[in-house]
Amino acid sequence: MVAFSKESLPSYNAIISAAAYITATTFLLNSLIPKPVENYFSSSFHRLCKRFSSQLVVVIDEFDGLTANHMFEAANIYLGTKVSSLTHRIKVSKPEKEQNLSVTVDKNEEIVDLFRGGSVKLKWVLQFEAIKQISKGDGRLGNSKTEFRYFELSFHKKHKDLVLNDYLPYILGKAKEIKEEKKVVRLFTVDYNGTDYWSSVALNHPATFSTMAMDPMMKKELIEDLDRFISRKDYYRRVGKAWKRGYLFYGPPGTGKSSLVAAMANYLKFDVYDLDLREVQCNSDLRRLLIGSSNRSILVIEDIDCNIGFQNRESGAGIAEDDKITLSGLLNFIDGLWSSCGDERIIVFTTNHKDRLDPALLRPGRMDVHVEMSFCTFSGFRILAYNYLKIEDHGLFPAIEELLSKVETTPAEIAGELMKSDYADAALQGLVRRLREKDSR
Ligand SMILES: Nc1ncnc2c1ncn2[C@@H]1O[C@H](COP(=O)(O)OP(=O)(O)OP(=O)(O)O)[C@@H](O)[C@H]1O
Ligand SMILES: [Mg+2]
Repeated sequence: MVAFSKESLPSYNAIISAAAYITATTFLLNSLIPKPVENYFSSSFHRLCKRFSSQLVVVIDEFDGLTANHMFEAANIYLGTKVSSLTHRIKVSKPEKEQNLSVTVDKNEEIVDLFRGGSVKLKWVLQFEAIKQISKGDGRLGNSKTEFRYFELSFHKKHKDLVLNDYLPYILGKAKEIKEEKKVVRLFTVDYNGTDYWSSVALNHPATFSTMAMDPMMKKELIEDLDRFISRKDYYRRVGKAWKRGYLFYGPPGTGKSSLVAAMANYLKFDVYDLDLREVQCNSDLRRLLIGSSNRSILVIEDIDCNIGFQNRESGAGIAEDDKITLSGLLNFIDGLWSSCGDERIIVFTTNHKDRLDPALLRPGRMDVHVEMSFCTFSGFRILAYNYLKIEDHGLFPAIEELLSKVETTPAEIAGELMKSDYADAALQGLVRRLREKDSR
C-alpha cells in the first residue's frame, strides 16, 4: 500500500492561507483601483492591440436607419454560395414564390472568401446583437425585433481600397445575378370574377430565344436591343426619358407573337402583365391596374387592333366621355406614369393586322421596335425539327425546304405536325404530306 507521509503534502494550513491571500489581494486591488482606472487600462490595452493589428474590420448592418441595407442583403445571398466543408451551420429556407431552397450562413460562422485569384483573403462573420427593448410605458415591451444582425468583414488593411472599390461592388453584382437566376417569372392577369385586380401564376412557358423559329438576323437584333435597353439605366436618366421600351409584334395567327413575349420574359426574368383592354371599363380602372404593376416587367396588350377600336364602348352607358379609354390616352398615361415611377418597363402590343392599327401607334417614336412574325422559313423549320425531334438533318429536309418556299405555313402548324410522332421519319413524312396537300390547293 502506498502512503504519503504527512510532510509530502501541502499542509492544510498552507492551503487555507494561500486562498486567503489571493482573496484579500483581489479585494484590495478591486477596492484600491477605481473602476474608471481599470477600464482605462483595459481599453488602452485593446487600443494597443488594435494599433498593432494589421486587420481592418468593415461592419455591414442589416438596416441603415429604417431602410434595408442592400449591401447586407447582397452579402447574405453571396455568402450562401460560399459554404464549404469547413462550415458547421447553415440556414435553409424556401420562400413561397421561389422554386429552390435558399441557403444562408448562420450566426458566428466564419466564412473565408478569396478574391483576385486567392491573393486577397477575406473573413466574414454574421453577428447578432440584442436590442434593448423599450418599455411602452405600461410596463409591456414592444413586439419589435429583439436583435439586429450585421456582418463583420475583416481583411488586411492594405486591401482597404480594393475591398471598397472592387470587392464589395463585385458582391453586389454577383448577388443580383444569383437573384435573377433563381427568380421564377410570373404571369399576371386581371381577375375579373373576383378582385378586379392582378393575380399571378408562375409563367412556366418553355419558349426561349433558342426555341423560337424566326429570322436569325431579327432574333439577333432583338436580343441586342434588349441587352442595350437593360444596360442603359444611366443613359435614360441622363437624357431625361422614362426607362421603357415599346415593341410591336405583328403577323398571322400561330407565328409566335405570344411565344416571343414569353421568350423575352424568360430571357430578362421579367414578370408579364397581360392586359385585356376590352375588360377595362374606364381610365381610372386602367390607371389603378397600371400603377399596380411592378418594375422590371413586360406589359402585354394582345390583339391591339381588336382591343383599341373601342367602338363598342363609345356607346357604353354610364361612362363619362372623358373617362373613356383611347389609344393616345393610354400611351400618354403610360409615358407620364412610367417617367415618374417606372423603371425597366417594356410594353408589347401584338396584332394580326398591322394595317388596321391606329396611325397614332405607328408614328415614329411610339413603338420603338416593330417585329414582323411571318410564315415559317426553312431555317425556322430546322429550329423546330431540333426542338421537337432532336434532329439536325434528314433525307426529307430538301423536299421540305422546297415546299416551304412555295407554301405559306405557320410555325404553329409545323409544330403540330412534328408533335404527332416521336419518330423523325414518321413525323417528317406526315409534314411533307401536309405541305403537298396545301401546295396542290
Ligand atoms: N416562331 C415560332 N417558334 C417556335 N414555336 C412557335 C412559333 N410560332 C408558333 N409556335 C408554336 O405555336 C404555338 C402558338 O403560337 P403563338 O401563340 O405564339 O402564336 P401567336 O402569333 O401569338 O398567335 P395569335 O396571333 O393567334 O395569338 C406556340 O405555343 C408554339 O408552340
Ligand atoms: Mg398570341
